[in-house]
Amino acid sequence: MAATDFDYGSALFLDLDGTLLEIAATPELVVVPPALPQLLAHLHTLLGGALAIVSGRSLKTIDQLLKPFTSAAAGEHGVTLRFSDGTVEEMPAGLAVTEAWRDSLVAATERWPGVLIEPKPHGCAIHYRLAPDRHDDVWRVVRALVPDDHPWFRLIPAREAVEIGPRSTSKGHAVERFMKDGAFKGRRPIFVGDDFTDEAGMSAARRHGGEGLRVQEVFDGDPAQVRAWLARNAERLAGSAVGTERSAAGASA
Ligand SMILES: O=P(O)(O)OC[C@H]1O[C@H](O[C@H]2O[C@H](CO)[C@@H](O)[C@H](O)[C@H]2O)[C@H](O)[C@@H](O)[C@@H]1O
Repeated sequence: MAATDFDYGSALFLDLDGTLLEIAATPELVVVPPALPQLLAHLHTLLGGALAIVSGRSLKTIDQLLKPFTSAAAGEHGVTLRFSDGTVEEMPAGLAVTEAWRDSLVAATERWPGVLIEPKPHGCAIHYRLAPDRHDDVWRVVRALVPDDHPWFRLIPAREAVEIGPRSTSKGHAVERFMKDGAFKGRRPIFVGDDFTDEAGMSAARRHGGEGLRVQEVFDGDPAQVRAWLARNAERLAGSAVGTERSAAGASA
């Protein structure tokens, strides 16, 4: 399946890790290609602000990674939303993994070298990329804390990790909310993602007449191909804008 081009009527929802950025051994070791923030800023302008980063990372971390670029964004799989006018909203406000849970996760995993706990403002990720043999142990520990029928929290399978986050939010909810935002309203959404948690965002994009592009299927699992597709489309859209300006100038001369 090849990625289709997008146009001025599109809205882009872009996942970060594994989609715009290559997967690294740990969350801190991720490398942001130097040209990426500028490319995103360019696209953001061409699409009239209809570009959102939709990530499992916190809003603060998204901004740190992509600085100086900022845009509409969803952090922690839809828990925190920043709209195109800069307004920030938390859904549901105040619901966060407790210190007691985090302490018990640290206590349960501290003798497992390579297992990393990544605390977030509302949730928590437990990574076992560096300790793949601990997959079952980690899942046993988190299942004991958050059973399937937990009323407020859920387990989110991630790439060589599992996350605990509020049950009532998802990337799908985030896309639904953004599609009501002035910059996105009436546009055709395209969600690009690589992971389980992105599927809800892709389904929401399809409900709004758009599409979901899986990095594995459409871009050979390669974030460099996603970035190249974005750059190609940015160049084409900017070229067509210049062409339109030229023909308008020609017509009025
Ligand atoms: O929704 P995303 O933007 O894709 O974020 C999902 C999680 O990504 C990060 O973890 C993943 O990427 C790390 C860096 O490449 C990798 O080391 C780890 O194994 C992956 O699971 C991030 O650390 C999480 O907070 C995000 O929720």
